[in-house]
Amino acid sequence: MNSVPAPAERARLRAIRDLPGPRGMPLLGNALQIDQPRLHAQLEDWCRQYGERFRVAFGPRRFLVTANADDIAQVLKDRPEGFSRTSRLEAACREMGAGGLFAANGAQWRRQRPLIMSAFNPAHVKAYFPSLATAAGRLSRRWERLAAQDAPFELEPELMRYTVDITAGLAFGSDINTIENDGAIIQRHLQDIFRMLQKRLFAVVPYWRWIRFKEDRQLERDLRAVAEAVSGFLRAARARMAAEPWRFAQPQSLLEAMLAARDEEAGALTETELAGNVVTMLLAGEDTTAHTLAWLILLLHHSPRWLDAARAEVDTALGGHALPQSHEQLAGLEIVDACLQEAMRMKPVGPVIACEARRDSVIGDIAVPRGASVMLLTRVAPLDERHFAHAGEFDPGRWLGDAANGDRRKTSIPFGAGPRICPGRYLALEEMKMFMAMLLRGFDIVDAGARGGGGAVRERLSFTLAPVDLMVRLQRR
Ligand code: HEM
Repeated sequence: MNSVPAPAERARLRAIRDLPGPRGMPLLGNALQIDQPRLHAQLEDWCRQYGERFRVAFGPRRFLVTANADDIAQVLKDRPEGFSRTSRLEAACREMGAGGLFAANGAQWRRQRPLIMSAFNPAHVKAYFPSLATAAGRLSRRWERLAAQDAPFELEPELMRYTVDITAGLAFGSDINTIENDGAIIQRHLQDIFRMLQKRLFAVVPYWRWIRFKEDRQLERDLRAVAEAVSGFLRAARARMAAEPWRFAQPQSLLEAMLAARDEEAGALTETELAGNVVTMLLAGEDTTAHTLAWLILLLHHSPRWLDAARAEVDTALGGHALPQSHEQLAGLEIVDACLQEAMRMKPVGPVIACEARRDSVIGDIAVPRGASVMLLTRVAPLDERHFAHAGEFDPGRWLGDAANGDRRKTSIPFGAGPRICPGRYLALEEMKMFMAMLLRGFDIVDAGARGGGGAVRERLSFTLAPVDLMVRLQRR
């Protein structure tokens, strides 16, 4: 039993402060050794230096860091009773108007989860297929123009147009069309919000509650812009449902499903919960999918064998069409799916998951008192030869046929695990496969790499793991 240790067991346990770890400064701990955008890489470096369980401190907050796959599974599974998201995350998200499912803890999380899950039910996700195809078609036309210029372009902002349009379209039934409309800049606000969220999570003290710097004031403007967009989504969805009450039984978007969701025990989502979850979905659905696609394009560009295999699969499945014609056709793209799994093994967008103990527990031989913070490094085991042979190689073959089963899916957990596993995972996979089918069918990737050429594409953690300045050049096939 790993939680609530008996007194005899407690006596033989190590305390977090007794673990090895980097030497810190008085009061500040290791805060000055961390460059925020490289937080994950620094923790992974320390893991190599101090072993898979070590300690770090940010100011007065001391963390147990573990990269051990069993520890990670234990913590993620023991939620919400044993572990929760950190109180800092919960407060920071709430202050930013994103107090939805991702940030909620305890009774609030338990209340919201079934209501939100009903919005992600597979029948709804399947019904969103036409919206995916519309967004992919628009992006294809936009990229035809970019390809015709025969010059490299920055990949991420392009991908985010697609993911924001889909989240807004699918999730909220609002066609904001950032793909065809250069003026729509909600994704820029979201970017800044993400950067500030990460900064606040690891700040030594919550300074913004007393002093607001220029970037904090900018954040307030960003939040206001997003809040306006969100109340627009809510107003429009309410009006549609009032005019067409059948939508309560057959919601056409995640937001309609959230408005319709009712549970005997939980009742319905409150106004604040609804708004918080709309922002949560925008944040959770945008960067994650865009970054994963960006990493995959880069990895495929350096792996011609798998690029050809994925393209051949798409050509055969689509026949004479430019885009997949049905949900079933997307579901049949097994090689594309394996490529995505492999990209997420090597570049999981959430390489660090932070949790807080809600009661005394034990992780390995370490006593974890109630209130202690634990950071889970989710990319170390997937890149370890003991779990994946030739772990540094991009080899989607590991996810095909029988090879795909067994412990692999327990070790590579890009969507998290346990009761709080990502509810958007099927939607994300559907969206990513649609995009890859469009890209592989319509374009050749002439080049993909860091801006200015030369050198590997660097990683940046801005709440999620992004490639820095990734440029691509495409050619129409
Ligand atoms: C490639 C795409 C995505 C990846 C890799 C991803 C990954 C994750 C991860 C690692 C978590 C934390 C899980 C845990 O604590 O065990 C999470 C939670 C969550 N994700 Fe995703 N996600 C993706 C797309 C999406 C999309 C498209 C949506 C919705 C539109 C979404 C909504 C959420 C929500 C609401 C949570 C919080 C769940 C909870 O705490 O109960 N995600 N995601």
